[in-house]
Amino acid sequence: MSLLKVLKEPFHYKKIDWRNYRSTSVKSDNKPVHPHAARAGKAQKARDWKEATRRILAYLGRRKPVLAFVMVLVVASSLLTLVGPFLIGYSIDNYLLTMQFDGLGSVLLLLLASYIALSLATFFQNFIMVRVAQATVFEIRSDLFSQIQRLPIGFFDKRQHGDIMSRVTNDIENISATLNSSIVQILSSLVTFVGILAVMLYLSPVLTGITMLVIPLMFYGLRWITRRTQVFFKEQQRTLGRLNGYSEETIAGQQMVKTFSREEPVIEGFNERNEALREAGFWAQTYSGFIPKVMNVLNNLSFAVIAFVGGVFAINQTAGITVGMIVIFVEYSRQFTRPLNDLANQFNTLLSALAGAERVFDIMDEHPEEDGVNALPVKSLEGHVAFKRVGFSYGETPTLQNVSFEAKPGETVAFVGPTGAGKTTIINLLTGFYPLNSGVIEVDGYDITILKKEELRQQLGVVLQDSFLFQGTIMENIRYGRLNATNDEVIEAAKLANAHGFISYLPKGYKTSLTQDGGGISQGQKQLISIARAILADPAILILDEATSSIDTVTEMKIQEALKRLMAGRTSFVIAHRLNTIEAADKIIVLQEGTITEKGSHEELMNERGFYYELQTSKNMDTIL
Ligand SMILES: Nc1ncnc2c1ncn2[C@@H]1O[C@H](COP(=O)(O)OP(=O)(O)OP(=O)(O)O)[C@@H](O)[C@H]1O
Repeated sequence: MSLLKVLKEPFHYKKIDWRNYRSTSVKSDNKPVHPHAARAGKAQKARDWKEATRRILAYLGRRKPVLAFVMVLVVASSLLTLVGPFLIGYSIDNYLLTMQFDGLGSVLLLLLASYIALSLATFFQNFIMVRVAQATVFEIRSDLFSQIQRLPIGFFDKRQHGDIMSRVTNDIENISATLNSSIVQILSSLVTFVGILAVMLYLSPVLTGITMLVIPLMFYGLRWITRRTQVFFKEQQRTLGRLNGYSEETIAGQQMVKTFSREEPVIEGFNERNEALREAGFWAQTYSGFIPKVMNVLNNLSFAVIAFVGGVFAINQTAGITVGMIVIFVEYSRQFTRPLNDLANQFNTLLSALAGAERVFDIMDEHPEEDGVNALPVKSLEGHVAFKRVGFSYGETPTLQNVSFEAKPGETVAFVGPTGAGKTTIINLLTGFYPLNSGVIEVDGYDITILKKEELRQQLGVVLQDSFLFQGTIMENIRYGRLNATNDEVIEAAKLANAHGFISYLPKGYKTSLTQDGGGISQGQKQLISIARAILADPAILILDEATSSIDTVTEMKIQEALKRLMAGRTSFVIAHRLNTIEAADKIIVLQEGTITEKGSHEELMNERGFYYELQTSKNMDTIL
């Protein structure tokens, strides 16, 4: 790309219509919205940001005494910055110009003391504030993570995992950056500004008036800039979340990407999101980068005007203006605009933090999965399960309709049906992941909605065909079934699950580290580990999603044998794909398009000569199930 093109490239964004664009959060399709909607959006945003500020302050407020001390230090250091120029100007007028040096030593000592005190106050205020900020961010991060753990599965269905992660990391980091320095900076700027103004007015209202001339220019300049930056800071956080979501998904699904040779489209998709982030970042940084430049120009302008007008007054000895006073004013005028400059700079960091905070508090405001006030404890279960006229939908269209069946303690129920029929959904409902639209699910005669969810789930063992293994050793992964199990108990469970053999062959045995997706061991071995995990958990009710992937016959036999041991004496629900599992079940439930079309034992269903019979007699049954 030629240099000219590189230089020209970003400027096509100038076409953005700010009247529409600036006052709304940018929509996901990146199109500016209708002006009326924009006004509504602006009001909403202001409210959101006020609310986000209020909530961050509430967190900070938990450390009121320490914060109060920081405030004292901030006020002290801000006032101390006024002392230096004042003493220098005083020395010029009273000692240098009069050539009388008696007492100058004391003034210089005072000057030295004020600078030392200023350094100490600044050091401690920063040190303490960083501690407070880190403690506050620690609490926000913990609260957010705990909240995420309590949210219902439906929440995760709707969002990209990477975007959620971006909120836990990047957005919180932005809040952290602001708390570390911005709050102190903003306060210090305000105090310094007021202090300087007071001293300047006391010394010379005329020179103060001249210094103030630049304020309206600064105000309008800054307003123009910050209006533009705030949109892009928010957009930057949003596009970063999208990019993280995409990266997470494509890195986790690398095998799929490679299998289907989708590297190019994936790279294109990434570049598209990367480009959106670059665009938002470019404009946010460009506009915020204008701030120091504009302030600098205005600073120099006020400096020149003070020197010139003050000089003329001092030479003509009018309005009581002296050379020392001009020195004080020149220095103060620099310090006078510095707080405004700092405020403007911090304002951008603040906006970026508030954009992040809003996204963090959005999650905090989601309804967590909660037990009812009188939820019943679940200590042990017989394993009697009944679905009574259950109706359910994920969205608009019904997924399950009028589903009724019963599993007596110890029985095995096999679900059979075409893909998308609702087999997994039934199992998800049993775990209480989603609320029902109609009907009731009972366990041991109790409606599951009145049982303590966590305790109910502890009684449910789940072995999915794509078992999730965590980063950690095999020992830790099996122990996940029951955290207080001893090593011997873990090994015993592995033996029952037919997993001990292959684990012992691994060079590090039970201490073998697994990667997050269980990389390093085979699909069948992963299943054996998850069976061992379920055996250790010793649940009353089992949920099995039978593997469809082909596993070698020896491992397959081991899995079948381990499952038989695991299922013995427990109520088991199996999403069945293998003929012998289906035949061995006490009850077979045939699902089609969310309704039960047939129900009974293998013999009964074969005699019915319905869909099940057709499936069984069809040669390519595996493709239908
Ligand atoms: N989290 C979800 N959000 C929205 N719709 C979903 C969700 N999970 C499943 N569905 C839809 O619900 C219907 C039933 O899906 P379900 O996974 O229960 O079918 P299944 O019988 O288990 O299929 P398979 O044998 O392919 O696993 C499908 O149409 C599916 O697209």
